[in-house]
Amino acid sequence: MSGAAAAPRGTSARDDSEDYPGSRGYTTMKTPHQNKGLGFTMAEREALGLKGLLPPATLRLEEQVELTMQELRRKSSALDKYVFLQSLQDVNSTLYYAVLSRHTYECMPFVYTPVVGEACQKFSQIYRHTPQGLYLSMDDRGKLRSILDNWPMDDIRAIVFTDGERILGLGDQGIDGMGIPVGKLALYTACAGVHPSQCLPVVLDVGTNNQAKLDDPFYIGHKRRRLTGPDYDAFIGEFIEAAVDKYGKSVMLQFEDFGNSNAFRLLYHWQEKVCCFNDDIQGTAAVALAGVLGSTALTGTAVEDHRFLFLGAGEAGAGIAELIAYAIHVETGKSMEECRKQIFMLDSKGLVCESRLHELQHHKLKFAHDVEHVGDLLSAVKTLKPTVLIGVSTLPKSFNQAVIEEMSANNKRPVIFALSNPTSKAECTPEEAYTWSNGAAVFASGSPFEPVKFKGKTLVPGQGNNAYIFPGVGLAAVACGATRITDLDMYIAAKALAKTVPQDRFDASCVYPKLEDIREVSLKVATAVAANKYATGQASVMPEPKDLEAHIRSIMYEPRY
Ligand SMILES: NC(=O)C1=CN([C@@H]2O[C@H](COP(=O)(O)OP(=O)(O)OC[C@H]3O[C@@H](n4cnc5c(N)ncnc54)[C@H](OP(=O)(O)O)[C@@H]3O)[C@@H](O)[C@H]2O)C=CC1
Ligand SMILES: CC(=O)C(=O)O
Ligand SMILES: [Mg+2]
Repeated sequence: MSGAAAAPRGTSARDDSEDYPGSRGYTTMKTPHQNKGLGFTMAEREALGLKGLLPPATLRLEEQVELTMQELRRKSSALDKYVFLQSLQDVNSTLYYAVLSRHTYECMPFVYTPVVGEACQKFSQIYRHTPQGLYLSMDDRGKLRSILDNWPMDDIRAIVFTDGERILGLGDQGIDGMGIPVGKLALYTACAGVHPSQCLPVVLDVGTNNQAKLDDPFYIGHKRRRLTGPDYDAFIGEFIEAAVDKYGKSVMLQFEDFGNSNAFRLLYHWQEKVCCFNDDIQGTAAVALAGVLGSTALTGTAVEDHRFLFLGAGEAGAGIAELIAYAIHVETGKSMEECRKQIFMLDSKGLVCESRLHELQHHKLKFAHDVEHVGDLLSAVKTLKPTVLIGVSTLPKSFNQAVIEEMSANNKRPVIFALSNPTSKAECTPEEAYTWSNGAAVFASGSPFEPVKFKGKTLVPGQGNNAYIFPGVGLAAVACGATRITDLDMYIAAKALAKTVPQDRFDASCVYPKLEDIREVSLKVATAVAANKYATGQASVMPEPKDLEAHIRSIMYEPRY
């Protein structure tokens, strides 16, 4: 593996041998970061005491990648492919990341959405008896700091953590939500080159209100209802403080898939104190804004001239809406309050509006305008005449033919983003959006869909997923030792992402770059965000590199032997 010897935080590539000094023989082969399987050269086999532990053949990493892909393709079910890839990560992590980064488009659905959703639903059944991250239980209150010492790596710089309450659009999965931090951090490495040994997935087991899990004899988490109130906040606080104490003030903490009754409060409390962000609120906001900015190339309409309607007013909806309002504010100089007036939302009770102020959750209040209440999406599209329709509702098929036809009647190129995950929750498919808009829709989805042939043209649905944002933001944080992640960073990340879309993607009606280019895209996002961290005095790695992009590129992990 490439890399320099021990280096100051964030300044240089790493050497894996730092993590397992002196390992030899059987232990080397049982250590995922060191195992190369048939990739060990004869000289290494002699030197490391591996003779006899391997058959005589040797394979280059590229050959192993090819064989792995062949085996992956032979697996018949999506969940089998997920388990196969996770098992590979457990035995040879270099090969795992080589496979993921060389075949991102093909492999990502089996590591991330949609299949990670099914994997979380069945996590207790497919649990593989190897540590993939930390399981921190409410029973461990008071001891979390010492439990962090049980993780074998000390130089952790990125933590993704969940309490499992809102896993994709699949609801409360309790401890089984662990699949999400594991999958997200795999993308930190595969999509942005954050070193795998610097990433730590964490699930906070605060119980579950999912009755099926509570009744399941094989559920691997605590069988009790969720911790709430001050005890819950104290537990989350103890974890965050323990992480900062052990790993330092620039360890980056990503909140993931918390329920919205906790997510906003925790974010507002912690974002002023530590280096953290909530991916569902902020990362999603950035990817959606990037899509809207990109769509201008197809619609000719600038962000400030759009009228937005959201189906879903939760974390994702409120986060996207607020960042779009900020973008309009920057473009026009209008007050945020003015900018929010062109953004409307529906929740499960219909249009968010002034007449409902008494019952609305805090995060919806700013978007409760003085308009008449309507109860359903089609009526809202008819009366409000949006130019952009964004689905973050978990309500499958809600963008039905009548809704999309109405959008198309009002707009030459309606922008339609069906962002709910996993695939089963998508508000519509690209095929439906293209068919019902006669090929005019500028479409993106949260989970991946194949390109669609429509009237002789190949239309490519972009994957409007925060996976275009969080790996780059994480890389920036690691590279510059960020002490805070702010909404401005997300705006900057969105602008940087929007600039990476090549013309051939626009020609296919797509507003996101190719997943195959994600490492370069993440590098651009990371460079823009890190530059902002230096500009705002929120970087701790000094001095600031003269050529920031070249520096960040130089620290990106490349899976190789
Ligand atoms: N593409 C991406 O990158 C991302 C996608 N997502 C996806 O977005 C979806 C929502 O996530 P998130 O915002 O965090 O979840 P939340 O639970 O915070 O919000 C869900 C929202 O949908 C509304 N809703 C639920 N049912 C209906 C209905 N029948 N009609 C109208 N609105 C409804 C809820 O209404 P109410 O407020 O009344 O309960 C709520 O406002 C999930 O599927 C998630 O996977 C999330 C993050 C990133
Ligand atoms: C993508 C993501 O973060 C979600 O669906 O929750
Ligand atoms: Mg999420």
